[in-house]
Amino acid sequence: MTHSMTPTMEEKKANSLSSPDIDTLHATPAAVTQGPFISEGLSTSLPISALLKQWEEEDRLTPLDRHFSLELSHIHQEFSPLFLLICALLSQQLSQQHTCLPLAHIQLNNPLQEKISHCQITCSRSELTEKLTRFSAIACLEPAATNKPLATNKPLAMSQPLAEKTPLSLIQSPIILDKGYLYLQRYYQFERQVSQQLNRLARDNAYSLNADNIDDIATTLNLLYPKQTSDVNPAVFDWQKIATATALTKKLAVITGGPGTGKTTTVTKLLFLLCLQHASNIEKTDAAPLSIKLVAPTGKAAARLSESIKASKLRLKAEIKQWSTDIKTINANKTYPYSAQQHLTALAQVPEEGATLHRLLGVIPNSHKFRHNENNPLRLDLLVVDEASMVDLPMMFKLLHALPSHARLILLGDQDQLASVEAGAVLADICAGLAEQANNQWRMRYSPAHAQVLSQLCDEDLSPFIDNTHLGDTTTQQTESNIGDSLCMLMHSHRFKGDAGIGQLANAVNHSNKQQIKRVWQAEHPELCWLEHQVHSRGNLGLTTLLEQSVAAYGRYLTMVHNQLQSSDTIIECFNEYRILCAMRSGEYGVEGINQSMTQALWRAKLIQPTQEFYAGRPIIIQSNDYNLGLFNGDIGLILPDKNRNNKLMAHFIQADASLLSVLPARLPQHDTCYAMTVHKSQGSEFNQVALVLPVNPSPAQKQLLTKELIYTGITRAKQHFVCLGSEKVFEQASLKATQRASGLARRLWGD
Ligand SMILES: Nc1ncnc2c1ncn2[C@@H]1O[C@H](COP(=O)(O)OP(=O)(O)OP(=O)(O)O)[C@@H](O)[C@H]1O
Repeated sequence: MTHSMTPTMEEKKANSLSSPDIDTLHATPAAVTQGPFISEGLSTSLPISALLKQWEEEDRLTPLDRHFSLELSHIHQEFSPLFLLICALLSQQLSQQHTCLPLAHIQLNNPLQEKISHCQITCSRSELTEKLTRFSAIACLEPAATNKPLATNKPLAMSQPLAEKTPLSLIQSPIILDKGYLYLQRYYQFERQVSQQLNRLARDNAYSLNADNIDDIATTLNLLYPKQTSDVNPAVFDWQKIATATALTKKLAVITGGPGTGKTTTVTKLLFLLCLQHASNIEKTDAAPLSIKLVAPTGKAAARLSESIKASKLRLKAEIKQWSTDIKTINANKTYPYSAQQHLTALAQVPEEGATLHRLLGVIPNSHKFRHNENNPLRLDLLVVDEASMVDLPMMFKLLHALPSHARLILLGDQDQLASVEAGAVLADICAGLAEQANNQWRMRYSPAHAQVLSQLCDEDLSPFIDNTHLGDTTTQQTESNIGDSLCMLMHSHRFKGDAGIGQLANAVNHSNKQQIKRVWQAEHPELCWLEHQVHSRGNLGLTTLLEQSVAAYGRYLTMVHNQLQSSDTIIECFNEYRILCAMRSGEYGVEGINQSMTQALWRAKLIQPTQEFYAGRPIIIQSNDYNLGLFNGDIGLILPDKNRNNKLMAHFIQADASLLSVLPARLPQHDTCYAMTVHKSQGSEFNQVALVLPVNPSPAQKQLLTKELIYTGITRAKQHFVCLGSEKVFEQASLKATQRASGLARRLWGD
């Protein structure tokens, strides 16, 4: 079995489209097609092949899950119904963006959670583990305590348990069982290697502190973070300062926090500090200038990162200009090595242009591989990745492998947002070892050495946060992992004033605090508006109000379209001030239904003329990547008359570098109308005003998707005003439901 049998979900989907139906491909043995079946720790009321088909028809499995199970069983000539069931369950986990299947999560009595179970696993979990290890297609990794030394370098016979430290190249089974977690080999590799790389980066120091430089750095940090402007209460720690010191000294820094907590401000100050330090090194050693790259998962997020860094640099420039008196005072006691001009030069060296992760790694058309990888590493010294919560496990693997060994990595993001669209929840897993305490405070877990460095640099006593209990992945490394040293949690939002409704509501939802959610809505904050679904025979009053509000909001950019006085950039900016976000794709209250209702409402208001597919003012969202055109899934543009082409209608997009791209509508890749978009697709974007639409009577499948992360992400897309069309019950139920993504990454980073 080669790696190609353990494709990523993208590859699996692509393959499934071209493959004929599995039933017609193979002659299937009786064990699979005959039943009822009672043996080998499994009892089924129908043959397993019939059950897989039934579960597919009931939408419990995807066609891909069933194909995968049957295909694997044929390739490995393993026709045990238990094997087929387990393969289908594992594939189902991946379809639902989990990276593995913890055996503890399998409901033995009713594995597919039917109303009446047609299938029961009749053995205990430990017996199940033992049975699984007997299948030739499943490699079992022994716990560390009973490791046997590897006798040979040859590929291993699969009946023999593998030692926990077995090199990945020797594991050839398509499925791996590791400490009760079942993986497809590809995902096992992703997870193990991502954890190894993160643990390595977290362990490595990026900067050697000595008696000469420690004082100067501490002084510059004091200038950057003067005591009087520290977080609200001067008695609490200035976590932005601590984050800057962490990112300066460690190769990995993970700076997380909600909107407006100062992630960009902090990283700008760090980059300034690094450029300042590096400039003095260049003078001494003739070293090359630092190569720093800023990236984000989507074009929109990359553009926002550029804007935020530019704004942050302007603010810092103003602050630096105020430092002259402070520097004179400092120099009265000792020699501070940097002049005001050196500060300004260093700030000017901080890069501003963001790019997408895809562009950085170098897309190869029609391939899932990138130009940059471990054999062709990126040429950079420091990489900042914004919106890291959107980065899935396979992408993080590719990114970490393309990073040169000397480079630093800074991940910025909000761990409470929706997890990535593809498998994994990497940012949440990295943060999983910290426990939140009262008042939004986090209990940091520093190694003694790092706590001492931070205390010295920040002039704070951080010894209360020393914690030696986390060990991380012991499979390949000799020393402890200190992932806790690399974590920086920013807790105080500077954007929403402490009492602002949007911030309070986001916070209450994030903490699933039912009473607080009620209190915030009852307080009638001017920046919050609740619209209750009021469904009558003649329609839904709540929806009517939302459409009226939306016609007024979108009317602003559509009037500009008609007047033809403003540039395309200005019109797109105006369009981006307001957005309707839907929890669901389909249905009357999903993206499809709301886009239809909006199109009709705008037509009735004579703001658009949708008589043909592409009409002036139609907003579109791209649904698939087109590397030749430079358009990517999630890019949003407007159909507008192009003055340079005799007012011909063209699709206009603002790209990550703020330039305008215009494309013939006929050449557009797959796309949809975008008056409304899903909350998922809105990640990485912010709008002055947001309207969130929840379904009236969600189906059980829809309820699964209605989570607190989805509501939190929807609320936090709004900067000034947030409207919610929904019912109290649905809002509350969703706010109480937290997403769980099965993954072994947190365990590998933090230990069991
Ligand atoms: N320590 C601070 N004191 C006062 N204001 C601050 C502080 N840190 C940041 N701000 C202000 O808060 C606002 C948001 O900061 P910033 O853009 O750095 O946050 P962010 O976490 O990157 O936000 P987002 O999640 O939207 O990207 C900015 O106006 C910034 O000037």
